[in-house]
Amino acid sequence: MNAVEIRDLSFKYKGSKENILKNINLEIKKGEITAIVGKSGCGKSTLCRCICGLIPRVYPGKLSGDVLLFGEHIKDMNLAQIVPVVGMIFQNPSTQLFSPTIEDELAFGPENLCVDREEIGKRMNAMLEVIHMEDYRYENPNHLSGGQQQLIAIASVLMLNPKILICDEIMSWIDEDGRDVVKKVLLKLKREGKTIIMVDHNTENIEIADKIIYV
Ligand SMILES: Nc1ncnc2c1ncn2[C@@H]1O[C@H](COP(=O)(O)OP(=O)(O)OP(=O)(O)O)[C@@H](O)[C@H]1O
Repeated sequence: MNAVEIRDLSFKYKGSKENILKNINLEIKKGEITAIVGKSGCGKSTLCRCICGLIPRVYPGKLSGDVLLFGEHIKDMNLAQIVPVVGMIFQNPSTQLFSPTIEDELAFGPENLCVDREEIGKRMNAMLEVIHMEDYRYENPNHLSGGQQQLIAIASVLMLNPKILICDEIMSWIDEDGRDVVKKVLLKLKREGKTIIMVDHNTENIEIADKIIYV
């Protein structure tokens, strides 16, 4: 089954002259790691924003074509329906972390969706185990390395339990050791059934991908 299907997708940001995306068609299989590769400025982040619904909800513009998540048109889904399906992690982890402790950071998303405390506790224990950071629960995210911060950013998105994880150049701010840890975590998540989309141009990072899509 396709986790994502894009049909004839075009997009122009409000105020810009040209289409950034032009008639894109692609399919992303459930349970696979798919790398999206293309030259700088070709619209990879824009494509990710369409897949997670930030376009056109947060970034207005002229959108045509279709994005389907597990067969359902994203334009027919509201935010509460999108969040459990797709989550996105960005390049710079420090822009995504704002709580005084890792525990607060991980609880923030599900608390806002009114997930009950017991369930939040269960997810948090599982997440900290996945990223091997059980001992950091009460640490301040600002005191962590770039790699550790990115793991916390991944975990905080996964606390919402999305089926699809979009990683937009998430290795850019991490050193080599950190990248190896993040790659292992992504492979582990794939084994657990997640569909992972990674935008990256480093060949060493995309070696974990099952498929590479050039845009
Ligand atoms: N919010 C926005 N409003 C207007 N134009 C934008 C906006 N965001 C991006 N763009 C433009 O859209 C084009 C594609 O940008 P995008 O970030 O999607 O490309 P990218 O392939 O991810 O680039 P990179 O590899 O450098 O991160 C660029 O010309 C960029 O300036």
